[in-house]
Amino acid sequence: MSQQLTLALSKGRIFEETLPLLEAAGIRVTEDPEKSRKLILATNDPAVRVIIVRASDVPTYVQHGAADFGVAGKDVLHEHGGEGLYQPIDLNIAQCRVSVAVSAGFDYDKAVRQGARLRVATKYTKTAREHFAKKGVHVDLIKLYGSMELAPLVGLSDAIVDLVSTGSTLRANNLVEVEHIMDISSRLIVNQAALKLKRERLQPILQAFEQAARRSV
Ligand SMILES: Nc1ncnc2c1ncn2[C@@H]1O[C@H](COP(=O)(O)OP(=O)(O)OP(=O)(O)O)[C@@H](O)[C@H]1O
Ligand SMILES: O=P(O)(O)OC[C@H]1O[C@H](OP(=O)(O)OP(=O)(O)O)[C@H](O)[C@@H]1O
Repeated sequence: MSQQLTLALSKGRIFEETLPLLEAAGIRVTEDPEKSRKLILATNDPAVRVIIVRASDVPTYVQHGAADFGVAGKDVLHEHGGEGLYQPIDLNIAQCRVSVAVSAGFDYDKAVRQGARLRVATKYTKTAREHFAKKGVHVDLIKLYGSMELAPLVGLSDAIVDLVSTGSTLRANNLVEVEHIMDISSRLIVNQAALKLKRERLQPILQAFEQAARRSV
């Protein structure tokens, strides 16, 4: 295995919030993914490159060794299952929560008490299935890939399972949070083979990330 390191990141908040951690490891990304169409970005270290992938694809690239390490939210990791991944560090970035939300006029508690079958729209089908199974609530899950907040407004679902941070997206769409499922932040994930075979190159970067993440708590 070559000692070249490939880091998988998604554009937007994860890329932005990982930059200071990379900086702490002496790594500077020399191109801006918001300005360039390139998917492989160089850094000031010729032995480290960054690949830009969808947030939900980061674990897949790392699991298969197409990236040696990456940064992914616990929401995404829980859905993926974490197979083949070593998850050494909680980076405490991109903090939010996974919650159940409904239209302001919908009596969620009553529907649950009456044993109603709920239609739930979400991209987090595994998380949602586990949550409602634990509560003993029957649900029909409707898989979506984005804009979950729209579903109850147009009658596609009774509830959604989605990320909430400030709550402003819910408020803007007249939805209310009725259950908190799990707290979310992003973790550093490492390919298990790379951890053994590229330990010498990876270890100092992991250490710098860990220290920087601890300082920012
Ligand atoms: N509003 C938010 N506040 C804080 N963290 C968030 C927020 N929304 C998402 N996150 C976290 O950041 C991660 C990446 O979110 P982002 O919005 O960049 O991608 P996405 O559009 O959800 O993913 P995909 O492109 O795979 O559909 C999420 O998996 C979650 O862990
Ligand atoms: O509680 P809030 O602060 O409104 O954040 C929650 C929203 O953030 C995420 O979406 P997305 O990444 O598209 O939104 P953002 O980048 O505008 O936060 C998520 O899917 C919610 O829709």
